[in-house]
Amino acid sequence: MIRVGQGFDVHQLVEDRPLIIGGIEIPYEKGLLGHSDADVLLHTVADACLGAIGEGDIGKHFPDTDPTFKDADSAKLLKHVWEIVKNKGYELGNIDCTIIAQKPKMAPFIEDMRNRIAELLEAEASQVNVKATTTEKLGFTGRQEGIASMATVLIQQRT
Ligand SMILES: Nc1ccn([C@@H]2O[C@H](COP(=O)(O)O)[C@@H](O)[C@H]2O)c(=O)n1
Ligand SMILES: C[C@@]1(CO)OP(=O)(O)OP(=O)(O)OC[C@H]1O
Repeated sequence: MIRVGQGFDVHQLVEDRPLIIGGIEIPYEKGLLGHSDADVLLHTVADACLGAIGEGDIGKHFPDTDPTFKDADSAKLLKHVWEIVKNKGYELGNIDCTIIAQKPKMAPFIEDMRNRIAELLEAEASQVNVKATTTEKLGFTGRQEGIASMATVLIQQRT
């Protein structure tokens, strides 16, 4: 059996926060605001995985009202989600992700993000794709008020 899931997330860009995307800290003048470390890409990956197994979303599993998850490392949240996926008997087919950001340039960090996501999903880097796009200065991402991310995942029953 194969199943697919999709994820979408947005976080606001603010001063005095580190910019962590795909588990990688990116040197930049602003960072993403959230209850956790606000890693918009890993949240998207987690939501896509939860969607694929019909288990809701990260807000259901890690409520932002719970102090346990204050400044949480999103890599740990994704690892927990992946344990649930594995316990249901699935492995990764492939995942394709898009970061939507006017700035900074993601290209120098994409390969590290790809490798980190592959590591967290216990897969090969070739099963993971990460890309980035601007919105040509249009909308909230174009005005650099926030960064968005989307992902589509395919999981398959282990043989
Ligand atoms: N934050 C970003 C946005 C884009 N890129 C790379 O630039 C290419 C062109 O982007 P457009 O939005 O002008 O189509 C895109 O394909 C990415 O390779 C980036 O690195 N960081
Ligand atoms: C990850 C959680 C939990 O710390 O908080 P945030 O970092 O605010 O992220 P969001 O994508 O808004 O929702 C999921 C939350 O429950």
